[in-house]
Amino acid sequence: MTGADDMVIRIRGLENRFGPHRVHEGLDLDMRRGEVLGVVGGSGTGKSVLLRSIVGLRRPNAGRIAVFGEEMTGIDEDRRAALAARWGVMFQDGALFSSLTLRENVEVPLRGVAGLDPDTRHALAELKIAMVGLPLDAAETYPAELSGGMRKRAGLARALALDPEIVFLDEPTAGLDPIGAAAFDRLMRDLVQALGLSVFLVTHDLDTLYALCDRVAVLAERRVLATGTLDDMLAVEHPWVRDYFHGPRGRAARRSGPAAPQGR
Ligand SMILES: Nc1ncnc2c1ncn2[C@@H]1O[C@H](COP(=O)(O)OP(=O)(O)OP(=O)(O)O)[C@@H](O)[C@H]1O
Repeated sequence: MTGADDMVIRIRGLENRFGPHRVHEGLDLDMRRGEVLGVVGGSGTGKSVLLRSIVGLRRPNAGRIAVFGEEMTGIDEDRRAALAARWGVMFQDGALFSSLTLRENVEVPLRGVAGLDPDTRHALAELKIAMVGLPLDAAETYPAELSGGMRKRAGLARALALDPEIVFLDEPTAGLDPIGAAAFDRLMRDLVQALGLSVFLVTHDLDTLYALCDRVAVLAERRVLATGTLDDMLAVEHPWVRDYFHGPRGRAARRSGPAAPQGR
């Protein structure tokens, strides 16, 4: 049975506004420990704003967000930093520092860990770089020298630097060719299985959803309109959900994608 302790993220009544523009209103969402939750929705429905609200990069206008059972609203900075060390974020463009090498980028989160000497930091960064399938000689290159796919992997290596329990991925396969995107999906699947990660995955990519997700949350009409397995989504009577999952791309992804890895 799923109890409150199994929830790594719990959101109630979330509201986000930009001036008169209401992006979220009365948004509720739960994410369970160990699951890969795909967050989908039309452009501008507030997927990135939701992610940024959870990781504390945006203060919501109202509502409650608890991560690992701790209320994020009004939390003091030390406590927030301690919680933030238990998650990693991979932003859409990798968000790497252009003046740092790949290894130095991965070392950034490790610099906050007390008692880690430079040699250990260096070795840990190399380990994460290897874990995401990048060659070690890429470690000393700068982001501009890497391909888009390699930059994505570098962003993932940095997100994994602190051995997080939750990884937030914002459009991880956007801009990759289909072969690169499929390779990224396989890498994520292996890492999820090997490391027991919980993954909050914002994506438009149906192939990625079918390759990775245990559950999907659909954002529409300023809230989470539906949650469930990919099979559940096929029965949702909402125009956007129907078009998305029953459209030609949805049908193709369903045919070619592996069965969702349920019940981890
Ligand atoms: N800093 C900001 N100032 C004003 N409006 C913002 C800001 N950030 C986001 N918005 C607005 O909030 C809405 C949701 O944006 P968000 O980037 O979360 O959408 P999204 O669902 O991730 O879209 P996409 O799929 O296109 O990436 C958009 O209308 C956007 O213009």
